[in-house]
Amino acid sequence: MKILIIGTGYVGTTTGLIFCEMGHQVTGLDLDDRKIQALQRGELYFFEPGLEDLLIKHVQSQRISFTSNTEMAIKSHDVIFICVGTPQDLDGSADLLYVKNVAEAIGQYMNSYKVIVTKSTVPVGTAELVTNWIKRQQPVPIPFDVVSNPEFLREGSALQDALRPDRIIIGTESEKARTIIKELYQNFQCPIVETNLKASEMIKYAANSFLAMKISYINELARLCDKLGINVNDVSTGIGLDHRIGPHFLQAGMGYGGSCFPKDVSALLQTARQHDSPLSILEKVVEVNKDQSVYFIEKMNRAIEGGVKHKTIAVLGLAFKANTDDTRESPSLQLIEHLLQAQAVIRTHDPVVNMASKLPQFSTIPETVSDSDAVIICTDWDDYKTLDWAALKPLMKQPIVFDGRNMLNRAEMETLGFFYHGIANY
Ligand SMILES: NC(=O)c1ccc[n+]([C@@H]2O[C@H](COP(=O)([O-])OP(=O)(O)OC[C@H]3O[C@@H](n4cnc5c(N)ncnc54)[C@H](O)[C@@H]3O)[C@@H](O)[C@H]2O)c1
Ligand SMILES: O=c1ccn([C@@H]2O[C@H](COP(=O)(O)OP(=O)(O)O[C@H]3O[C@H](CO)[C@@H](O)[C@H](O)[C@H]3O)[C@@H](O)[C@H]2O)c(=O)[nH]1
Repeated sequence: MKILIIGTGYVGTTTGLIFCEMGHQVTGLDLDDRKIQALQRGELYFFEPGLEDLLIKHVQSQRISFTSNTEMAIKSHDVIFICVGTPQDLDGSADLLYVKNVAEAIGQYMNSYKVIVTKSTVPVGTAELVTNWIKRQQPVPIPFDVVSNPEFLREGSALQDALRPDRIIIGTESEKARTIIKELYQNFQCPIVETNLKASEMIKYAANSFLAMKISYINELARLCDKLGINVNDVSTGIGLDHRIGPHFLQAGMGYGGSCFPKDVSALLQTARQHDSPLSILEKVVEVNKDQSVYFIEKMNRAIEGGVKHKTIAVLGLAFKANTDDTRESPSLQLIEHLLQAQAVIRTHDPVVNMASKLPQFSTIPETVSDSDAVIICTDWDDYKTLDWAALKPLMKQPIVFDGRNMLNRAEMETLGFFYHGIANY
């Protein structure tokens, strides 16, 4: 089948390449010409493990091609996936401007029956809006169907997640469109949940919010564990082995970040408020997440004599998690902001992210930690798990390490003479 992917970001590019793997012909459309040219050369312009090899393979075999010609692309494809961004608007809801622009372009240029599939994360009711936006732009009425098919991949493991999803959700009111989309996914070995548009849209928000809730739960519990001298990692293991709870998303840390959880939880809360049906648990999830950086800063102020003011702090990790170059809503950047407000002096490092134009950033870890009063591990990069702390210690002004990801072994660090502070990591 010939598929058009609109928006060649993390989701659009991954989705397009996965469909190539499944034997389909794919075109990627983006407004950003630089992205299109890079992708067409087989160059992934963002960092995502394993994806560039697949891109090269399918560009060379001409199974995928890229264009910025919206009219031609829409006219020549009958199945169109919308994969554009849906960032957070000022009031906390999802900003649908990019989706609206795409829907209007589809309405304007469509010349035959099309199936329009929303893969972007969009609030309940968006499919109806998309339908209206398309209809309003059509010069003459041409039939089309709308499908909601949310994406569940994670950055850093996008390829594996998209190749082997836990489930595929297909929400539509049209049997014809359902059959077409099911056929696209026929080689996937996972349950397919067939539902209507609104339920499908809700499933995406409910899933992300539930996962965010698990993280806030363990983080708040970690604060109590810290007071009681309990190792929260043991608690996570102990509860996670109960199959009703499950081991995932119980890693205490610096709070969740990234391009999805913060904005999606916020958008669901807005939907709840608009319908006068509060989601009070979720309100708390957000509050706990915000408080996690405050808890961390307080920990630092207690542990460093005289607090962080005028102290040199080496921050290891800028990405919101390992294996991505994405810094959107990164807990690391939030912490840096707090530290700068408190007049700390910052030195930063990240193996992939480059923010040297905005922050003092060093390419090696020894350079980064030199003359620092404390080191903070903010991102769970593997590189930081195996550092030679004995060699780094003499470079530092004070041997203080804050482990925002509970990656290090307290006993080993203390044996080396460090003052170690994790998140209830005993
Ligand atoms: N990033 C993730 O891990 C992830 C996972 C699941 C779902 N999602 C959701 O998927 C959507 C896309 O996320 P992303 O991270 O890939 O976004 P992104 O910002 O990386 O990419 C979006 C792309 O859309 C392009 N675009 C915008 N308007 C366009 C238009 N009119 N025509 C053509 N291209 C246009 C932009 O240039 C950009 O390249 C969001 O709704 C997000 O919430 C993201
Ligand atoms: O036990 C955990 C797990 C995650 N995190 C943090 O939570 C955030 C989000 O992590 P993750 O979910 O792995 O990354 P995303 O790429 O944002 O993926 C989420 O958001 C995507 C966009 O909607 C969804 O598709 C995915 O299913 C969903 O996991 C990051 O800051 C992580 O460090 C923790 O603090 N503890």
